[in-house]
Amino acid sequence: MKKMEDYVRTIPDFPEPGIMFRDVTSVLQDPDGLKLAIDSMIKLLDGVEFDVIAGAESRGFIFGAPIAYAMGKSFVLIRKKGKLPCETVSAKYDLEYGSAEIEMHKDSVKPGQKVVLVDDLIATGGTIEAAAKLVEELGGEVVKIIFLMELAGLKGRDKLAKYDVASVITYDGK
Ligand SMILES: O=P(O)(O)OC[C@H]1O[C@H](OP(=O)(O)OP(=O)(O)O)[C@H](O)[C@@H]1O
Ligand SMILES: Nc1ncnc2[nH]cnc12
Repeated sequence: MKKMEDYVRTIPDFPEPGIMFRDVTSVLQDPDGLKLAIDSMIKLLDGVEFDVIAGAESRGFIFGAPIAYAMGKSFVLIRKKGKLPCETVSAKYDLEYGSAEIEMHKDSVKPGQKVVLVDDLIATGGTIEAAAKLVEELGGEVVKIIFLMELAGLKGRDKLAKYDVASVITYDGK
């Protein structure tokens, strides 16, 4: 039987020299890969009590929404700047290649709600740290952060020391 890491294709030097790009399309293109990814991420939430899943655009949407559906929870969007139509809160951050700004609708998380953050991958941790700050600005509590893949060599977890973080696959390097 194939393991989760067998479904991930690695492309060296994309989108810039020196980056090892961990491509999630090869997981999604295979029905068994997709199922294993979603089921494995759901297992990371065993015993976690929460109200809402929040996913980071765009790859966090792919995994976050089916997990929310399967677990009977709601799903809220953390989008790149300028995409959400109603009132938003926003945060700027740096990532492995470049910088960006993300937003959430002000009404997407209610004060006191327990939130699980979902993304496909943690590299520097900039995206998910910014996402956690937005959830907290709205009064939510980040009870768990889950990823399909973690690039441990980039030390993203150092930014998330105060959170409960888990990933399905860990790459030692970047
Ligand atoms: O830990 P970090 O250094 O912040 O990097 C990880 C983030 O980078 C990728 O998204 P990207 O911003 O490339 O957008 P995409 O999902 O739309 O491809 C990935 O899906 C994570 O969200
Ligand atoms: N090395 C990497 N592979 C895939 N997605 C990424 N997002 C940030 N760094 C990445």
